[in-house]
Parts: sequence; C-alpha cells; structure tokens
Amino acid sequence: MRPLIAGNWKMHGTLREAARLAEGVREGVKGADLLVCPPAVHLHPVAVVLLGSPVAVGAQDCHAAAKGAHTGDLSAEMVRDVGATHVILGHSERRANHGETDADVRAKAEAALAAGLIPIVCVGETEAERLAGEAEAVVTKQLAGSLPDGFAAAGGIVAYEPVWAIGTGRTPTEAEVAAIHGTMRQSLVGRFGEKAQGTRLLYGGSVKPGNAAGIFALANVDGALVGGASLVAADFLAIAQAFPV
Ligand SMILES: O=C[C@H](O)COP(=O)(O)O
Repeated sequence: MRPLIAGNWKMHGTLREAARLAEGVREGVKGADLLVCPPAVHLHPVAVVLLGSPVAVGAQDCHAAAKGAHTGDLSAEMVRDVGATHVILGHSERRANHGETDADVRAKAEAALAAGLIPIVCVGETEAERLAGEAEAVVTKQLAGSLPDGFAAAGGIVAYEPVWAIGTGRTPTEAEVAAIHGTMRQSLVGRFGEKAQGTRLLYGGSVKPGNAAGIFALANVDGALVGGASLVAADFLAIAQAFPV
C-alpha cells in the first residue's frame, strides 16, 4: 500500500510561517502521500497554498456533533468545507489535556466519516503502562473503544503513538514497534475482516530523518505521524523519502 507521511503541526507557528512551511512541502513532494495538519485557524490558507498539489490537509480535532451550541469547537463538516480531507482524533495530548475517552474519540470518528473526512485515530500507552508490560493490552482496548463500525471500509487510519515517545527523542525499539503494529493488524482484521489488511498503520513519536528508514522497513508500518520534525519542510520531506517505495 502507498505510505502516508502526516505532519502534525500542533499549536505552532504564525499564518505566514504556516504558508511558508506548506510551500516548502509542496515544492519538495515526491513518492509517498503527504498530509499536513496545521492549527485550525491555518487550515484554509494552507489548503489554498496546497490546492492542486498532491499534499493533503487535515485538522487536529473535530467535534462529534454536526452543529450546535459548542463554543470554540469545530464540526467535521466545517473542517471539510475549508479544504481538509483528514482529521487527527484521539491524540494523546487531547486525551490528556481535554479528558477525551475512547467513547468520545469514537463519536468524533463517526462524525468525521459522516462528513466525508478520513479519521486518523491515535492510540498509545504511557510509560508506566509500557513498564508494566501492558502496552499491547492498552492499545488493543483503545482500538476497540475508539474505532467506529465501518472504519476500515471507509479508509480510516490508525496512528500508534507511545505517549512517552512524543517529543522526547526516545522511541521504542524496532522490535517493539513491529510487535505492537502486528497486534494492531490482528485486532483490526479480527474485527473488520480482511479489508483491514489495507488499513494504514502509522507510527508516531520522535520520528526523525535519521530513524525513519529503520521504522519504515518494519512489517505493518505504513507511514508516520510526525510532530516536531514536520515543522521543518526539509526534515519532513527527508522522512517521506526514507520510505522504501
Ligand atoms: O502527532 C505527532 C506526535 O505526537 C509525534 O510528535 P513528535 O514527532 O514531536 O514526537
């Protein structure tokens, strides 16, 4: 399957910096499918910069409701309307900072699918859970609770992001990544059937140009969700180039 390299810009940058970063990615794209996920206020201008290019645009969150009295929130339809095709859901920063549960993430993913957006649902264990030997159980439970029926058929994407690897420069060993991704594939195929063999499983957490090739060579790793390194166009593009195509 074609790899997807997604950049999560989180809460960084001015409008001018977002536009320049998008231009840099647009100028260097080749090979893998690329996606950039700017802050919500930059979604539309970044989508305009990337119009007609192979680089897709995604949001970092959306509300579960189609509309209503939800001050400060954005519906999946609004996100779609301004040019996004994807939405990251259930990132550990939202689970931790906004108390999002698996049920919340599932409801948001349902809203995303209804609006024609491809959800990228994030799962991952904390360091304490990893040390307790619970990583695979935690991830399996998060997948079961966070993914709606129809997720695989609609092209939904899963990102495995161990919480302790995000922004820390630390990563699991390649064997640990391969083990979790294999478990996720099994779990998805068990629930959704053979079509889940085609579900993209991204790895996220301190992916850099220097470690991308080793991670991408692993079975059941179909791309990456990149944070810090996606804020520098050359680094993001170098990560994309590391995928064996
Ligand atoms: O969504 C992206 C992840 O949280 C990874 O962030 P990072 O590459 O800065 O570790």
